[in-house]
Amino acid sequence: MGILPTSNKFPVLVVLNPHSGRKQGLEIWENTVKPALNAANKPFRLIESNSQGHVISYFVNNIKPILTDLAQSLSTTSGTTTDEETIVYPTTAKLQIIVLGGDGTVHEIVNGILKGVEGTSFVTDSFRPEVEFSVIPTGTGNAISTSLGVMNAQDAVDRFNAGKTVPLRLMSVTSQNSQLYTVVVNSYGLHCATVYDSEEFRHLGNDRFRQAAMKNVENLRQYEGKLSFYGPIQRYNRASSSLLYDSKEINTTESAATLTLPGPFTYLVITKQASLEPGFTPTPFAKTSDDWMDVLAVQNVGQAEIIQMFGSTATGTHVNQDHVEYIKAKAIELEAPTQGRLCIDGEFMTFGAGPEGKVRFEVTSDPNIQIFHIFA
Ligand SMILES: Nc1ncnc2c1ncn2[C@@H]1O[C@H](COP(=O)(O)OP(=O)(O)OP(=O)(O)O)[C@@H](O)[C@H]1O
Repeated sequence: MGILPTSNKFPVLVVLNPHSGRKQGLEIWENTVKPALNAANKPFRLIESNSQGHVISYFVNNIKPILTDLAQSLSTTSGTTTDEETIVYPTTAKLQIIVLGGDGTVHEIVNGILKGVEGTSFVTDSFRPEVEFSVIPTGTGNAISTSLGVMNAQDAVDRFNAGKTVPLRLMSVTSQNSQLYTVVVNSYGLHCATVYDSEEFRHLGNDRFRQAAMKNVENLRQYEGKLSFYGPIQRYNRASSSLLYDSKEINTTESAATLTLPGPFTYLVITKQASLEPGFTPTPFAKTSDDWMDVLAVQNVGQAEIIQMFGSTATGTHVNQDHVEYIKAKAIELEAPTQGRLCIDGEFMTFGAGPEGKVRFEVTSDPNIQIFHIFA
């Protein structure tokens, strides 16, 4: 009897978002990815996104039968005669998903899977699947791929074939009436407004962010709010050019904040990825696989300081500028005096005013949530 963690019989799921980036996903699927799967004799099941939200609802509705089929494909029998035979199910299994899309598509899959298994016995200590992503960079920012140094579609396919994965850690985002997970970035202020306005420039590809950023720097605003950190933090120290630990012993559930930034914020990003697009590395110490969130906060500055910061984000040296705060944290709360907008992996979330509207960001250590890996 042997229990195998992967099955060659079970298809790789291929999620294709034809709308991502410059809409080249279908072409790259046909010319690069499908031929590679065929050459490797790997069966696949294609799921093509037909609208915003389609991928999330696909996984909410289908993840349970998919995991059932996967577990069955790995089950073995024990005993020598038919009467004594019992089916032995595996305790783990690897579900492989190739994504032809950007970060928003990965976000939809992660949230669809976790919603679909919530409150069920499909992910427990006795059966815990691993979801392995191969992200073929066909979005606009492609932050996950860029942060892992994936250069192009062929590079991503090569890494999939090589088979090495690393954990893809998630942040949980909780408000009074919503709860979801982020894989790349939560932002407030100028970054969020830029992503919001960039949709009208989608035809420009990567340049859509630059166009929208220029528009928002010209009409620079300050965004009221305070940011409280709970538990241990590491804060970038300019004098020593290193991250220094603060409050290592403190638990994230302590009621007193370790640190509070009073705002108002010009620019605020809370990320798990170092780069948000090629040539833009706002959080250079962020790691896809560690248990920290990286925060870049710029409070109450003018156009000159923001332009100076943008001038250094390609190399990550902006962390040495006086007005830039860089902190690694485990649990963070954002509270604003009036209703505000957050950008959550490219989607938008409105949060309420005052303590009731507070939003909490956390890197959870729950192994039944942190089930995602990525080919690297
Ligand atoms: N068939 C479709 N038509 C229109 N929009 C779609 C379709 N399928 C998915 N979407 C939406 O496309 C949006 C963009 O997806 P995605 O994040 O993959 O690409 P991107 O924004 O170009 O890249 P990135 O997030 O890496 O910057 C998401 O909001 C998703 O919900």
